[in-house]
Amino acid sequence: MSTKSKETQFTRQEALQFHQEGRPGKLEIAPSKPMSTQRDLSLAYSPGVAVPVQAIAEKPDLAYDYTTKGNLVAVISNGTAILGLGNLGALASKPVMEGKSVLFKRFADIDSIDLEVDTEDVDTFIQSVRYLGPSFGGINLEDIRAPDCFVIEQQLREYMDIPVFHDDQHGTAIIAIAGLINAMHLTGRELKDIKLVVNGAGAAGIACLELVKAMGLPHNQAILCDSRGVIYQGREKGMNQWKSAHAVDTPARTLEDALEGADAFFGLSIAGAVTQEMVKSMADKPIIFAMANPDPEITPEEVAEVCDDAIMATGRSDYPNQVNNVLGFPYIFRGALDVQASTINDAMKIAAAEALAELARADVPDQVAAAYQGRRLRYGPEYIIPAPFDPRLISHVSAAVAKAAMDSGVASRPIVDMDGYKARLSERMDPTAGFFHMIFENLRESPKRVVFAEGEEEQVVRAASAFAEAELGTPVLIGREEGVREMMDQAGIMRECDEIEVVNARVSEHNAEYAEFLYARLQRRGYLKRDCQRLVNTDRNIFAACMVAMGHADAMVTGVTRNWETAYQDVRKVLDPKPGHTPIGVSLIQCRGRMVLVADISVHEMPNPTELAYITVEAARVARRLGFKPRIALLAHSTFGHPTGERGESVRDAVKILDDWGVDFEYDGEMAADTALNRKAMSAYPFCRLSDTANVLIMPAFYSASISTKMLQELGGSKVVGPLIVGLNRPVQIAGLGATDNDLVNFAALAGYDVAG
Ligand SMILES: NC(=O)C1=CN([C@@H]2O[C@H](COP(=O)(O)OP(=O)(O)OC[C@H]3O[C@@H](n4cnc5c(N)ncnc54)[C@H](OP(=O)(O)O)[C@@H]3O)[C@@H](O)[C@H]2O)C=CC1
Ligand SMILES: CC(=O)C(=O)O
Ligand SMILES: [Mg+2]
Repeated sequence: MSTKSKETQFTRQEALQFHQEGRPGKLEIAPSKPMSTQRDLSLAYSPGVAVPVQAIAEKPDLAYDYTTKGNLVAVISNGTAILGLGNLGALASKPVMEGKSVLFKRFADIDSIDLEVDTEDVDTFIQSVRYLGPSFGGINLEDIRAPDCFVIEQQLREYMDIPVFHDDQHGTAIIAIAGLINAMHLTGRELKDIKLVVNGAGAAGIACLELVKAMGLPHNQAILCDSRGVIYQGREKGMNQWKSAHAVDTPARTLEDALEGADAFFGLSIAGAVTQEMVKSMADKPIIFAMANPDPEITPEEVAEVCDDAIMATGRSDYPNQVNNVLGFPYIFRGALDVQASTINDAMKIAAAEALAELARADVPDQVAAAYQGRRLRYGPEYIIPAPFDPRLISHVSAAVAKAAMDSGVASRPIVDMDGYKARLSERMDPTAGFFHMIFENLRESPKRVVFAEGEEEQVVRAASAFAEAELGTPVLIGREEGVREMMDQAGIMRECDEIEVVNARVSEHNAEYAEFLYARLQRRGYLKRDCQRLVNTDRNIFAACMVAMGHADAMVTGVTRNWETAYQDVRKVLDPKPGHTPIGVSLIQCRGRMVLVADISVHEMPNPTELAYITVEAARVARRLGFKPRIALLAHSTFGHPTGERGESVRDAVKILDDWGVDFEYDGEMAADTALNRKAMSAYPFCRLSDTANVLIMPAFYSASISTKMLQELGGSKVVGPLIVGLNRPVQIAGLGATDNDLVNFAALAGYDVAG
């Protein structure tokens, strides 16, 4: 299987490692209620649980109030049409189904579980699923081959009183139609006039054709093809009732015949089904959606070689115009669940398609543009459909779907305040979303030379390889050539020498220059020339830092072989603070869809009020550089003077200093962590100057920063990235002992991006 594109982002081995690392797979289930005391148990389980049981027995609708049902979707497959890979069985479909489940969570905050049903028998499948209704708010059928999927979906819709939606049919159709609406708009076409060819008469192909006809395409202007060619009137072989419904009277017999003069092509078949010759025979400004996954019917590069005015889309995330059902199913279910819709009907599908098309035509806000740096995100041939990381999708599409459900009479719990609903939808959006994506895209646009100081460590070699593979820049490994190559062999990395540079400090042409540079810095700090020469020869952190100091590399990453403080002191021998900046350590904490920055976590042990004010200014810069509008809380054990204490006073003084400086960001303090992070707790202080809960926390000392961050990581399940060093004159990041190759890639990217700006 090929996964190569112009922006290939991973190797086969990395894909396997991604799935294996840590807890195998991509999902876990976490309790949403405390389970720590006897009382908790009594409430959650017997005897307390009996109360909601009885309530639901009396009034079934209450299941939506007392259980997960209303926000839980099952992703169900039997693996008979996994992506475009074919029938590989129920078990093999599990990675895809887990993936769909996490996408539900990631993009629409819907809890989801994958269920793989090990049968190819249609009736057994239906009987296995039909009784699961009480557990779920919706059923998302996935990767079930045609025509079985049509029968399965239709019957389950009849049996079940919750939305049953075959994603490959309707999800795909909705996105493809959204793209088509805009592609026609850009090429001056109207649906009633175009000639469309759909290749693939399976779940996706037939659903796309049905929806496009429902929106106005005349029957005889669409030609449907399958593996045997055109589905024409009178054809007998390989037919079924769903294909027959779209048979047309045409002399065309092959895809090649059908594409002659065609305005638009939908590929929902297999990789490589379309040739350049076929593209050449299409009408001017052809619309080509090659949607087979993971590899399209024809690649954008192949189309570009023979046609310069095509509007091209694929199902992949690494090309412009990703027509993939990920843009649909999370938001369609979000809207359907929120109004407790009994079904997902055509009105809701069309509303979703129109909302998606409309969103692509709207101005792209900076936040979204930042996440896709390097791509043209202005409505046009390379941007006909919103990008998956667009945070506006949830409020725009789900609200349109909910409204259509209400208007078409299938909503049991209509929404009264639509604007309020849209605002709540946006709040559901994980603010961490797109964070690393934004940084990676930025680096792809402007790749950097990043020096990995500990070049002979296995995870470092792997990280360097991944960094190069992801086209983030050129990794430079400090180490002996033979040591690095040995480690590459051991790690199974087959990488060309020109993609990863290896620099041996001892024999480097810059060795003497670096020793001179270091001596000039350290001669009055007790270092002899020979000490400096030895440091450059033998200390890889020193050598790597010299490389960045002298402009021979853009950024540096280290820290897997030495503790943080030692690595930091090594670096500080070579690098100074950036003029006007204060070096600090900042950690990013991601937890339950929130992301906060914590500073200073590693440099100032017990900052005085002025230092606290400088830390705040530096942290505000980082927040902005990472795309946040800073709302900074200066934390203490006390809140606005109560209870009294020396540290609280220092923090209050820091706030006064910031007042005097007239800084241009929101800050306030001193306040306790709960006041800073909890809207209700904050509302007890109506004079508080923060417009909402804080997204940057300035700690009164680095002890509290370090202790609270580590506790959150260990006990609270938070993901912590950091500490990141900011404020040095050249970008350096220290990943920390125990960092994995993935961590190192992230730190290298953060260094390359230069979080301090
Ligand atoms: N981008 C997206 O969001 C989505 C993309 N897809 C992709 O669409 C493709 C089909 O998926 P799905 O509909 O679920 O699968 P199905 O198994 O239901 O249908 C596959 C169809 O492809 C046809 N086919 C196979 N080989 C060829 C060929 N060489 N030329 C023409 N037609 C061919 C089959 O023909 P026959 O009937 O003769 O066997 C069948 O009609 C997959 O690649 C899948 O990844 C699917 C859903 C979403
Ligand atoms: C995207 C998807 O659902 C598929 O290719 O099957
Ligand atoms: Mg699918």
